Amino acid sequence: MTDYVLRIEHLSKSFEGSQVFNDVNFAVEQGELSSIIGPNGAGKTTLFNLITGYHVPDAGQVVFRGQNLVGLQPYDIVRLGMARAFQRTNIFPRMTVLENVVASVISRNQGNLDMVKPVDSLRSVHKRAFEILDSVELADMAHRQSGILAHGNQKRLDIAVALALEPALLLLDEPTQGMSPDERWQTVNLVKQLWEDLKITMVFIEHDMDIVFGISQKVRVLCYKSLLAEGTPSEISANRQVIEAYLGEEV
Ligand SMILES: Nc1ncnc2c1ncn2[C@@H]1O[C@H](COP(=O)(O)OP(=O)(O)OP(=O)(O)O)[C@@H](O)[C@H]1O
Repeated sequence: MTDYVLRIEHLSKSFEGSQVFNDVNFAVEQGELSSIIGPNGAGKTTLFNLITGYHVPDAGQVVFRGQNLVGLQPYDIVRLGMARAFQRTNIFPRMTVLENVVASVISRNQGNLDMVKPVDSLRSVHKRAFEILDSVELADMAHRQSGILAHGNQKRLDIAVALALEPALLLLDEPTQGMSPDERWQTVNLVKQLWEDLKITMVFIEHDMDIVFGISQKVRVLCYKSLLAEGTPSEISANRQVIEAYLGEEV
């Protein structure tokens, strides 16, 4: 039987009478690396906001590991094992790179530093934070102030902060936005490597179709207030409706 980590059921959302989605349904399989695509304003970020508790749907359910999340606060949803890297990064700019990840590791442990051996406990938190920074290739910048890092490195740090939460599901909102072409592919390859190593289910929003078709196992297309199509990259790139509505002929 297929194991679904996330199920979106009959999700609808309007803002001030203007409908963004009407009755969206899909399910994300455990371990999947998938993408959400669609025109500007199709509701991709709104979908992430609904999944992570930043918005409340007008109707429908977001079921994560069997539990309906609607009505829960974002921090409750993080505790249940879902993390998100934002379109605009969510780091503390005055803190160092290491401190940002340490804060996330401590929050993952729900603030439970071992009070009997606090030094050992802090050591293990730092060790864990360095492992995570290593995995996103930022360990050599651990002591720099986060706010002055280059944009691409801030996005990596945002991913590191999300990874420190040890999520079962990681949502990445345009992880390569604002990067140079080289930096984009470095980051995408890093995301793919993390996915292979950590076996986390990942869903990302992306506008660059080379990236989408290059690394996704499954692609979902939001358009016309609904899920227009879902399938493998080759199915989506050959889908007439998707070509007409979004991709154009050249893909
Ligand atoms: N908090 C809000 N209040 C009012 N309208 C909103 C709000 N958030 C999003 N919208 C509207 O919902 C629609 C979908 O926006 P959203 O940002 O989710 O699209 P998107 O697909 O992520 O776009 P892009 O690709 O440009 O990032 C837009 O028309 C947007 O103006």
